[in-house]
Amino acid sequence: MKLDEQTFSSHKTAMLTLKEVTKVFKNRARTTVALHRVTFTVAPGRIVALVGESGSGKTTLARIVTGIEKPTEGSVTLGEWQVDRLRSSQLRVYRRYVQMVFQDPFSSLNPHNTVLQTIVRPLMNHLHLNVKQARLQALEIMNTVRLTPTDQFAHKKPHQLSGGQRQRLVIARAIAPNPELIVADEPVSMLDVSIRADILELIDQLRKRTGMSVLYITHDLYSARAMADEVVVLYKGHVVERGNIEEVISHAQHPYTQLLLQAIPNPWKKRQPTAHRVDGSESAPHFAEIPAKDEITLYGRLHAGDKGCPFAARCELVSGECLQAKPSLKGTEVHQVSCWNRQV
Ligand SMILES: Nc1ncnc2c1ncn2[C@@H]1O[C@H](COP(=O)(O)OP(=O)(O)OP(=O)(O)O)[C@@H](O)[C@H]1O
Repeated sequence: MKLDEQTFSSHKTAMLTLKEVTKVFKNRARTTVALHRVTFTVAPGRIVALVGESGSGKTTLARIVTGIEKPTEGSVTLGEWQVDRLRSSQLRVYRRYVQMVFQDPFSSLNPHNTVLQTIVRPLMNHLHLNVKQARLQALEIMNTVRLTPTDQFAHKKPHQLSGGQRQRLVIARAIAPNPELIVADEPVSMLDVSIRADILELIDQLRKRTGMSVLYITHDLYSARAMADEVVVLYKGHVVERGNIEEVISHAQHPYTQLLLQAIPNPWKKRQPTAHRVDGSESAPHFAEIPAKDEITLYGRLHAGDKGCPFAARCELVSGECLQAKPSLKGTEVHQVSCWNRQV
């Protein structure tokens, strides 16, 4: 058996489950509900994209999944791990099973460590390999992430690598301890457009090869489509739409999901989606006249945390019900939406 197979052959079984996760930040000035009863799962070997604009709660959720932050209410489990109850002594062990890939590869790497040292360290710390074993394994992992020829890259430091190579190194470090789950927080947004697809493809290949699951955090629904199986759309900490990625993008129902689809030009593969309007037609929605977030508050009173729909202040479909109560997530197994005026 090759070393590479030894590293990655273990069968992954851990399901990530978030149940009714709420996170409230309180300080003197104000109280922010960053996440509101968020529920979803990431099955082993699957890629779930968490999509939303800035401030929607994506990073808070990533911090909760990785155990850095505790939810105010609700539970998070990864297989046997009750993540929301981890003590700091358990966190170190848990980190072997959940690894992060950050937006900025440069700041997440130690500038003094070489490529080889960066990958060797988690192999020694988490898998308890000796130096010789770890170096051999690290070279295999460099091949896997295509930091090749390995003898040319092994002794380089982060500043001697391109942005794409640095992100490959971060990915190499993340997969080294053979994790169950990778949380990739905007892993390509700081990279040159020309290499973004390569990095996403690499993550996709690795999950197929290793069986790990991926929580892919992005503001870009189209990049989510390029590799995710499922999508969870967050708006101000609320899940507004969720389901199979093709289904959600092709038949986006929530006005916010449609806004996200319209806001970003599609540099990714596959055809442009159509949006279904209330009357069943398939014309693209027109959100050009809708004010940006927080520019208006409907009747001067509606904002996240109030009793109505969190999106009502920006929504062209807003009706009386939307101001009275939050809609719950309803639909089928493959597609659910939270809207008083739209159904799946
Ligand atoms: N430590 C904190 N204290 C107070 N408020 C916080 C804290 N962390 C996050 N928030 C608030 O919680 C909300 C969600 O923030 P979060 O960073 O999770 O969103 P995001 O979707 O990741 O945004 P971005 O893409 O800009 O990082 C925001 O309103 C933010 O101001």
